[in-house]
Amino acid sequence: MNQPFHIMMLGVGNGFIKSTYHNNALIETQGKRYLVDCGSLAWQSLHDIGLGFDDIEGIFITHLHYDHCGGLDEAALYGAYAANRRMKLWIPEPLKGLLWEHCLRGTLENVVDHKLALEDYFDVQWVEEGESFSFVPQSVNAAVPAIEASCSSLSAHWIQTLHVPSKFSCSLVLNNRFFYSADMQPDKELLVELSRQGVEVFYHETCFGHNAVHSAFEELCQYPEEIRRCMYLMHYGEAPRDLTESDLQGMKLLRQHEWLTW
Ligand SMILES: O=c1ccn([C@@H]2O[C@H](COP(=O)(O)O)[C@@H](O)[C@H]2O)c(=O)[nH]1
Repeated sequence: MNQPFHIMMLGVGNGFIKSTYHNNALIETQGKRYLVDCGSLAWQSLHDIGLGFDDIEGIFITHLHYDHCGGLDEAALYGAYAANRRMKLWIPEPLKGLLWEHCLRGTLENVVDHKLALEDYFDVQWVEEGESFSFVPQSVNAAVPAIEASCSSLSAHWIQTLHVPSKFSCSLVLNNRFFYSADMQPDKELLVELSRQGVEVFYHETCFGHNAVHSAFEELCQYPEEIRRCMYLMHYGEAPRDLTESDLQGMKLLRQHEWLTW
């Protein structure tokens, strides 16, 4: 049996809004904490709730926009020069090379200190699409036999989803029953198929108003009712003031810094 886990949105905003920060999540399982995405406001959001680098075991990155990976520079430098720890990173294989060359190298390359690659700052695990990996505390791993450790872990795998055409982006599935869209355009067929496969909870991005690279709320309202009832919305920033519960059509709005358990 997979472990239940706690999840809190560090922000429910898009890349521009300041009041509700970025669409990143904090996950806690067996007393250890992990990030799904680490945007440029992630460390501020963690600081707001009394947490910091030392409280985070590892980070999964869905795509290379600053509101999803812009906090990695800070994690790298803090890990190297303040905490003396390389943060665990799970990165989708298609981002190999890109994350360092296109995002981080300009800030982090340090020839004098022999820091020339992503691995000089992070404990990196490259993950293929569909490959199962575990958010498992190291101590739990070491203390129990492998078979028990795998049963008590929080299992994860990623699937490619469409956000900005021509740029890689993915969503995350936890314990084969929880879907986390990250940023994506609407894909009703995918959600219907995941529901058929046993996914029971959908954390889904949205925006109020049309947006070419996101899932407009109006589009999500067209999804089957049995899916909508399982949908928890994020990335919306600030909901319209006059939005009522019946407008939500069974969907729920996630709130920043609120824990839920699944
Ligand atoms: O390729 C792109 C990237 C971004 N946008 C617009 O920018 C805002 C903020 O982006 P986030 O993905 O929320 O960080 C988004 O709402 C889009 O309007 C875009 O159009 N194309």
